[in-house]
Amino acid sequence: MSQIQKIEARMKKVRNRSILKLENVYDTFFRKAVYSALLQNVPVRQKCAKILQNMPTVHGLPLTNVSHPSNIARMACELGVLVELQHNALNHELQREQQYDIIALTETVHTNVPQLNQQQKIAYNTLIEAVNSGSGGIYIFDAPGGIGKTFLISLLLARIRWRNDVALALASSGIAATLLEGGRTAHSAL
Ligand SMILES: Nc1ncnc2c1ncn2[C@@H]1O[C@H](COP(=O)(O)OP(=O)(O)OP(=O)(O)O)[C@@H](O)[C@H]1O
Repeated sequence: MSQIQKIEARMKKVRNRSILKLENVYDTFFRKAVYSALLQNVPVRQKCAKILQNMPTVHGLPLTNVSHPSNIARMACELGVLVELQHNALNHELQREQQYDIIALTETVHTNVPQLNQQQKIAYNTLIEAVNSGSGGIYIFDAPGGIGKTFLISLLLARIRWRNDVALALASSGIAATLLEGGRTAHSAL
């Protein structure tokens, strides 16, 4: 289970606990608090506590009538901390994917693009066009062993990463993942 999956599982557990489950109004409230904290770059815990202080009633009902406020604050903090963890984990992932040596990538692209054979060139141009235009899509390279798929994929990764964009290299086995720069198994990354 990846770090994000673990955090999501814990968040689900917290959200399923009675107060949050029964009181949808709190769920909405917590989500708002969490998002506004993240947007304003304020610690989520602090934001939840502040909003709770300034919000003694929810839909006209004093918090104490519905459930104990300290309990709600505790749940808000717990949820807030988990969202923060998730946020940090995503930031960490993003940083990890943007730490490649741009100069080395540029050299790889300049050296290897002219070496592409005709079919590799067609595949390369098609993929880069799809990335640049944002049209996306699913593309499958199917060719016999030793024909140059890994060579082409490595070049595509370098071409996307050299401008600090994110290209994830995921494989179904650890051995296959080691063939690509920054390669990981899909089950560990996602
Ligand atoms: N256009 C090219 N110019 C120079 N060398 C190339 C080119 N294409 C492939 N190669 C080289 O050919 C060899 C085989 O290529 P590669 O490993 O990419 O094939 P593959 O299709 O991924 O093979 P497999 O399916 O067995 O993994 C590698 O040494 C690679 O560097």
